[in-house]
Amino acid sequence: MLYGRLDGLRGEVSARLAGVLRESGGTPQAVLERDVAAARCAEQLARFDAAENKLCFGRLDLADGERRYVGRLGLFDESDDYEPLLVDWRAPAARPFYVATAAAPEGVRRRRHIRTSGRTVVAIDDELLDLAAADGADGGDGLVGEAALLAALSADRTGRMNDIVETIQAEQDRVIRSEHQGVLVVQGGPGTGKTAVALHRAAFLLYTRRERLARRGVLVVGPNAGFLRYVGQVLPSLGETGVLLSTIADLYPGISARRAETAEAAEIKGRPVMAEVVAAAVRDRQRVPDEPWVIEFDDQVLSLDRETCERARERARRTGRRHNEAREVFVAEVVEALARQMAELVGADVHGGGNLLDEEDVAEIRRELRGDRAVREALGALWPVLTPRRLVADLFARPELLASAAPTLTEAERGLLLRERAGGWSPADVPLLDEAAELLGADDRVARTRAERERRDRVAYAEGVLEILAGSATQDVEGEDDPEVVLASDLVDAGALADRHEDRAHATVAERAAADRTWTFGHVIVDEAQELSAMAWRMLMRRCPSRSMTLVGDVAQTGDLAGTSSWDDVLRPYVADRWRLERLTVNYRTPAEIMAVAAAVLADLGPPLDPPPEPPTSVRTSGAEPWRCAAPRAELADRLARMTVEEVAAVGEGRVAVIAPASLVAELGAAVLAAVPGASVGEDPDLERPVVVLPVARAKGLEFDSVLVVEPALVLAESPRGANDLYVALTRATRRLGVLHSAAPPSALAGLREWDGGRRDG
Ligand SMILES: Nc1ncnc2c1ncn2[C@@H]1O[C@H](COP(=O)(O)OP(=O)(O)OP(=O)(O)O)[C@@H](O)[C@H]1O
Repeated sequence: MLYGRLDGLRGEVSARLAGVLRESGGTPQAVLERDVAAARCAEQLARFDAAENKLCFGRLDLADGERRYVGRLGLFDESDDYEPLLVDWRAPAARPFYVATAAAPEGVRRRRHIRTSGRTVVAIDDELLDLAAADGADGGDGLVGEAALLAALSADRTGRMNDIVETIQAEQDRVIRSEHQGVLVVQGGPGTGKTAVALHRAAFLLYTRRERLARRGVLVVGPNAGFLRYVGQVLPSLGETGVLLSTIADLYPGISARRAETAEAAEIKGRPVMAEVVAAAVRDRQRVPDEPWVIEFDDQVLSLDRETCERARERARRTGRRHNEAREVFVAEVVEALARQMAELVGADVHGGGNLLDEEDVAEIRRELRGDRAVREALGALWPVLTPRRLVADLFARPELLASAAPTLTEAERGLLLRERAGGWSPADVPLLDEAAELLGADDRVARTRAERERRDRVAYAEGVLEILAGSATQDVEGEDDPEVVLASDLVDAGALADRHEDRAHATVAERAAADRTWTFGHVIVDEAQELSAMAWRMLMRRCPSRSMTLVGDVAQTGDLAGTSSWDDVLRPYVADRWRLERLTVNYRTPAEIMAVAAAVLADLGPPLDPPPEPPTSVRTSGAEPWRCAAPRAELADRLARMTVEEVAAVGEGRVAVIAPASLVAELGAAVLAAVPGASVGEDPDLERPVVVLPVARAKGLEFDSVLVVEPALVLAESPRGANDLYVALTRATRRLGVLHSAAPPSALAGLREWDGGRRDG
């Protein structure tokens, strides 16, 4: 019945879309309306398509006899006063499905999980809450829909993350539906569903605050492009497409930040002091000459002295405007001083005293001075027009500029930052460019010229369109004058039509937001939020002045040197203590056997954290004890290749990952590729392949059926945050974990059982 209703709606909207597209449009206004209507229909159809799979997954039988179906969208019975047939999982009426327990049944007698394959029901799992209550049971381990949950958790991994709407757990539901308007921090150990919760919260907010969020958009920030691809399907599968997924490195329009740099340099660039460094770098470009600057102008010799320039600089700075905008004041002051000098020289009345030039003559001199090459050269040297790119590139390419702007960094630290101008931008440069853009203000001269040219092109195009419209309409009516059509070009001139084309060129909010550095979002979600540097936070906070944010992360997993070990440190500068902390405590990914090992590593090696880490409790065991294998260094790669083949056999359709110290990835990858030709190796591997070999820093946020961690001692040694990296690596597995090493592993791993040569279990 529900699928029948869905098909009915699909048919209606498809017919409407076809009708809309058949309309020729007529006036440009009508064309615009047609496009908007078509986009709305297409969006609705996409939502219906997303709901096709597992349309209905739950049923609530309430104590008062009501029966409520829960699913991916809301469906209503038009013939029966719009009675709900299916309740959207985000609607308040669906909430008991996720939170009712025997102890607090919320009016629910029975909760049914319905599993479907295509349009066929293949299984149902019932929980009788009133019976459990009558038995005095308290809901056992607190899991909701345990059978459906365990089925989801023990399924083979596919290399893409799935949505969890069918089995959201109560503590996750609290976060997803939180009414908190400000900054919500979700701290949780590995596998507690932080990523899943963050994405479902985005879908929830778009449902409940659609009006506002549709206009300003939602931004989801993730740690790297591979991770964003991994999670990229989740929101579309929930019927939501208007969300911008981005890394920090991609948040500055027009910059592709792929330049490699050392972790130490990136850490320095992420420090809060860099805001002052960039500000000082801007001020340093506002110069005054030590010796008077001599300018030959119109057969006269003018001189620009230090005092004049200082006065002009002071005036310009006092306006409080940004560098490029305040420049006009500086220019006007300097030109005025030069014009007065010139007037003195050429207009002095040697006989009667006074000056022979009138105001108009002086104005003419001013105009000429502004156009004079030597004057422009002087102004360009004293107060140059600066783009963010030029400012930052100069700062890191010229030791004297860096020394002056960053006196609080040590000589050695500055040394780490210096580099060739060519070579592009690194991810850690992006927040600095953003900072610079804020301080410089737009030098929009180039952009303006380009925009003007593009607009002229569009106007020309629009004039063509209007001509064609008028022409074809005239033909339609066989040469008769049709007042409607002739009016078309009166109603909307080519310029207005061109502007509308521009609107349509950036169709969605997400696209418009992505192209605009100054865009502010309605809500910002940050995943792996512990990795962001102080400068990255500054940049992000500018994108979200309302501070409506959800930050999910784990301070025990921080791998980036510039990342944080304290949420309070991160947030205090922006919201003081007005942020709320929620915790997730249950690990859905990692079985208890593996989590015990990872927790021991964290306890032995972990740095002090705020809040102190509490390794999450696993919901299940896998029956496969993690193991380790010692091999001589020379045999490490061969041994790994053999083990990988074993693991591939053990996980069947699932996924295997080899997680290694960055310095070993190439060598180990080659050996694995020789044994498993379909493997994918490197910084950004194809996660849908059966086997991937990747460096430990890229494993963040991902998961695999089986994980082989290689040379843990080297993982620890390669980074000051090595202990966190190892903790992350050990918690990526949903079923099996092996550790391979030539050097002695940390003591928490030394007690693992020995590899038994490939005997399979679990
Ligand atoms: N309620 C749930 N129902 C089904 N699966 C779930 C549920 N919660 C989490 N999972 C699954 O558990 C796994 C871990 O979730 P997720 O990646 O969101 O955790 P995380 O907290 O972000 O982990 P990490 O910090 O280690 O990256 C995913 O496969 C996710 O789909």
